Amino acid sequence: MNCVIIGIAGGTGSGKSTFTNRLKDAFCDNIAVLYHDNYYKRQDGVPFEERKKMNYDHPEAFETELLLNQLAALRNGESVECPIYDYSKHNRSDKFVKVEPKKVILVEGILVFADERLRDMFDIKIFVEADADERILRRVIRDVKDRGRDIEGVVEQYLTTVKPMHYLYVEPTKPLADVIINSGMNEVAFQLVKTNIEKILNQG
Ligand SMILES: Nc1ncnc2c1ncn2[C@@H]1O[C@H](COP(=O)(O)OP(=O)(O)O)[C@@H](O)[C@H]1O
Ligand SMILES: O=c1ccn([C@@H]2O[C@H](COP(=O)(O)O)[C@@H](O)[C@H]2O)c(=O)[nH]1
Repeated sequence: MNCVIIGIAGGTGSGKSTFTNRLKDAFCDNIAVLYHDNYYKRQDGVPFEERKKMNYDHPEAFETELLLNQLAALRNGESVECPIYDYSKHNRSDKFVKVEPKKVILVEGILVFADERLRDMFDIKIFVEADADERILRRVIRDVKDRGRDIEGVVEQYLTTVKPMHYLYVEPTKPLADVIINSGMNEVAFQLVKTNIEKILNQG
């Protein structure tokens, strides 16, 4: 299948999911969306207290091979069963979501440009940018409200793994992007990307 794969990267709290989900809402079932976070490795044998302390911001935390295989299958016109991650359990859930092949596929995640094999699959690479203080403030609120965390835990995790990994693995991928956009709620950037996707979808 002739399709266009768009990678959307950026630090935690930058607004990647906000931007991606706005596009998903705009195009509904006409595009496919995959989230790298759903491909965090299964950790069934690791006790919860241990899982809480693990480094989720290193490329090795992900089963990227599965994402690569599923992207290749979608490109071949086959549907795939994507895993669904449960942040409150720090583990993959037992649920799956069926994703059908589409002409435009979005792939979102902090480290989607860090893996060369994945990066090479993207026709368009977008990096969502936001200042570190804004990102951590947003993350504190989101993780407490939506991901079952407490403030002390979010701060501890940010200082021990999230921040150092961001500067080691996420930030260095910014220059690899085709487009750097200023926040997930940037209306001009949203309209530019939306118009481009409309053009791709309308091509015969
Ligand atoms: N420009 C913005 N201004 C204020 N809040 C924002 C903005 N962008 C995103 N948020 C909020 O910040 C939190 C993190 O955004 P999210 O899109 O989940 O970031 P990411 O996927 O990059 O981690 C969410 O609760 C979201 O609603
Ligand atoms: O079990 C987990 C898995 C991931 N995380 C954190 O999630 C973010 C990535 O998601 P964003 O939506 O881009 O913020 C990453 O920084 C991990 O630290 C987690 O805390 N627990």
